[in-house]
Amino acid sequence: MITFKNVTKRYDNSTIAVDNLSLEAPKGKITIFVGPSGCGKTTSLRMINRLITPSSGTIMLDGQPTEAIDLARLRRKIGYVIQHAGLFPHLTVVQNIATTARLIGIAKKQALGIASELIERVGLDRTFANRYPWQLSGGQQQRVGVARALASDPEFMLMDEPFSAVDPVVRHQLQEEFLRLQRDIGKTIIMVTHDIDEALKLGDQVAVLRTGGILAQIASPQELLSKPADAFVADFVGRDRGYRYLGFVDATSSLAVAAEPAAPLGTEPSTARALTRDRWILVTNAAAQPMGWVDLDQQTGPIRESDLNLSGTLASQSGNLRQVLDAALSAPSGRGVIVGTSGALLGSVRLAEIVTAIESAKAVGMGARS
Ligand SMILES: Nc1ncnc2c1ncn2[C@@H]1O[C@H](COP(=O)(O)OP(=O)(O)OP(=O)(O)O)[C@@H](O)[C@H]1O
Repeated sequence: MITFKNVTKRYDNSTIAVDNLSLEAPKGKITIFVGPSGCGKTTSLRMINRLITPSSGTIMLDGQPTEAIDLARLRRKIGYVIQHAGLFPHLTVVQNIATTARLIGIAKKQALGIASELIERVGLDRTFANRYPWQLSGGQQQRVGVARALASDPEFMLMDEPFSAVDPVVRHQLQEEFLRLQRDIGKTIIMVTHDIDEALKLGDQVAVLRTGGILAQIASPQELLSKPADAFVADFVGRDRGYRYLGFVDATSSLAVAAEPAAPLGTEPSTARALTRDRWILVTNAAAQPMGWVDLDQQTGPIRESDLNLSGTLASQSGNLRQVLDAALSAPSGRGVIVGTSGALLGSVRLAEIVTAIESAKAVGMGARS
């Protein structure tokens, strides 16, 4: 656990960057610092590994004040990932990653072995091992940065805007991979971002800071969305917070999935019409995975791929209400298609049922007037 106790940082020019900050980042969880530019996020992070010295207050690692820990030992306990990765340009990928393992005294050969394994762990191909940083894309460099921080197997990880230097698609991939990795490694992580969507997606808890380094609220993503502490947090969390809250409500427990008729490509319209009373029929491939919808009112010949309406999104069996709602809203039939882990069709849920589930989720989760 990382604990901030009444931590203040006043720079020489008398700027108060962090003002009396007290919070706990629990063991094995991801805590996010988020807030507008200049609100003291980076300063707070860098005080943990003593790159910046607090003016007053105490930061503790598992109850031990950081100022009482030998600096080299402190830095070995804490992995550090920064924007643009900060890789050593003259070292190859595998050598870059191995540096932190070497720092904790692991022999060169073993360190390179650890580094090779980590390359794959962060979603890169082993063939990248002998490339130099300049031969990698921004997203690949960030992965190497994460692998380098992990190579010393630190108990704690500090991450300063680790995914912000890449385009939105790569960013999404990196976030997903990072969540998968964290499920395996369970590190105690504090991450800084200015992006509230990233904070809500990745954080077990999110600390919203306001200008002047004042903690406005620290809470789970669900709570920030449903019970913002004040107008600043409500505004920062964003306009569509009611809709986004649904992303945190498990759909499987509240919705009954009904059987959805499906036809393979090549089906004659008359055969398809016998399968359903609706105008729209779902088309699946040989692995029973949904491909798209066909309008039987328009269909004249056997169903071909070019006849498919591809507008519908799919919700997974373990998905949330936001995904199911989106699946129903985007499908021309108005039925949200649910698939299993292999992507095969499980059935569908009607919009009206989803709305009922939303109503009960709202009554329970938001506790609006309770
Ligand atoms: N070395 C310094 N000397 C004086 N003031 C500083 C110094 N470093 C940061 N500041 C000021 O402290 C405040 C907090 O800065 P910090 O970098 O922690 O904010 P941040 O929330 O990480 O911002 P951003 O999202 O823009 O990176 C800002 O007003 C900044 O100008």
